[in-house]
Amino acid sequence: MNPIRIGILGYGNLGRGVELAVAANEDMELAGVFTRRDPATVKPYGANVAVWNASELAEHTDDIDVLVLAGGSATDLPEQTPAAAALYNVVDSFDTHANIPEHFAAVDAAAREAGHVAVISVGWDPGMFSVSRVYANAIMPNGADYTFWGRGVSQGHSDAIRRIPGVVDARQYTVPVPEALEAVRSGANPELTTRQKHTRECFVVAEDGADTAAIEEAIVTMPNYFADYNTTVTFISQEELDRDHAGIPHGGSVIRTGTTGKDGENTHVIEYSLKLDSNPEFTGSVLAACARACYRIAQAGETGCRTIFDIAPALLSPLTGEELRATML
Ligand SMILES: NC(=O)C1=CN([C@@H]2O[C@H](COP(=O)(O)OP(=O)(O)OC[C@H]3O[C@@H](n4cnc5c(N)ncnc54)[C@H](OP(=O)(O)O)[C@@H]3O)[C@@H](O)[C@H]2O)C=CC1
Ligand SMILES: N[C@@H](C[C@H]1CC(C(=O)O)=NO1)C(=O)O
Repeated sequence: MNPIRIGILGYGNLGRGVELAVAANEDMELAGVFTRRDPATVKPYGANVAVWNASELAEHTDDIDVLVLAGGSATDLPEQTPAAAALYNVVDSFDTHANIPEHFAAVDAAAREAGHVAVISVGWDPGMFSVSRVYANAIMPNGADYTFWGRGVSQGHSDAIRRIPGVVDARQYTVPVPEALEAVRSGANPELTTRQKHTRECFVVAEDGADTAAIEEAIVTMPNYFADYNTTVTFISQEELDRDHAGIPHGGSVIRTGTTGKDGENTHVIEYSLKLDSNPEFTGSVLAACARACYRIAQAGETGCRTIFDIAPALLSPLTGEELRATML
């Protein structure tokens, strides 16, 4: 069978993770990378990978089966994914949670108009954590959900800070509040506000002479990202950031405690956890599996936008139905 030809739009942390994920899947190959920058300045891992300027996006539709968008959710994907869906089957990791319905509608309209398939907001949250919440709620209707992230680097929040005028680079750590985690794991089923569950620590490299007070204010008041959290901002040099914050580890857990029994006397705990050395490489791996599903849905003659909820597990897997059933033995 011919390999699924993958394109990548946007070559940052996630774009690099997608490249590695495609290389790890035998049924895929990387057709090329699009970037808004000068292609000569972008160096993929693969020495022979084609790099094109994003202005050429419409010129490679015969070379690519699925385009994976690896841009930032704060400002790139709301524009890029609908535009790309007019040209390609697409997959993205859009994670501005409050705006997912709006993003879905825009991408769905573009994909249907063009006869393409789009799969949006995949990764781990939104993505694997989202589907684990749906499974847990479907199974345990009487219960309470909790999600804890970190301590680790949120790519979405770090990207959002980097988009602020005057910011050169940034890392945002999400930190679970120990007391909240302890209360949940004790089975107390506490009522917790957003602010009571996590704090956010931002390490920012600012341009020389930048208004750091204005940058800090823009961060801590940023809707959908920081406004609902206790957030600290520390300005450091690029050297310090590169030395002390080089990695992008993360992780977290979705926990649902539910009850069954005539009087709810039996308690059950469902937990789905991730420990990630590399947030972008893990997320890139989810995007690659979803690109396989996207391709198969398109090959079946369907069109329009999907989320992780619409993707049957078998569509994500390279195994045949018979091989999958054999894993149940
Ligand atoms: N759903 C989920 O669970 C997850 C979602 N994500 C999403 O992934 C998004 C992307 O994250 P991440 O890859 O870390 O963001 P980056 O800042 O590394 O990359 C975003 C874009 O910025 C551009 N860029 C990258 N490096 C440079 C540079 N040195 N100079 C100029 N431009 C650059 C690239 O576009 P270009 O090549 O066109 O210049 C790239 O596509 C996040 O915003 C988040 O929303 C991430 C993790 C999990
Ligand atoms: N989308 C997140 C993935 C997880 C991590 C997270 C957070 O730390 O707030 N929320 O969701 C990311 O960009 O890393």
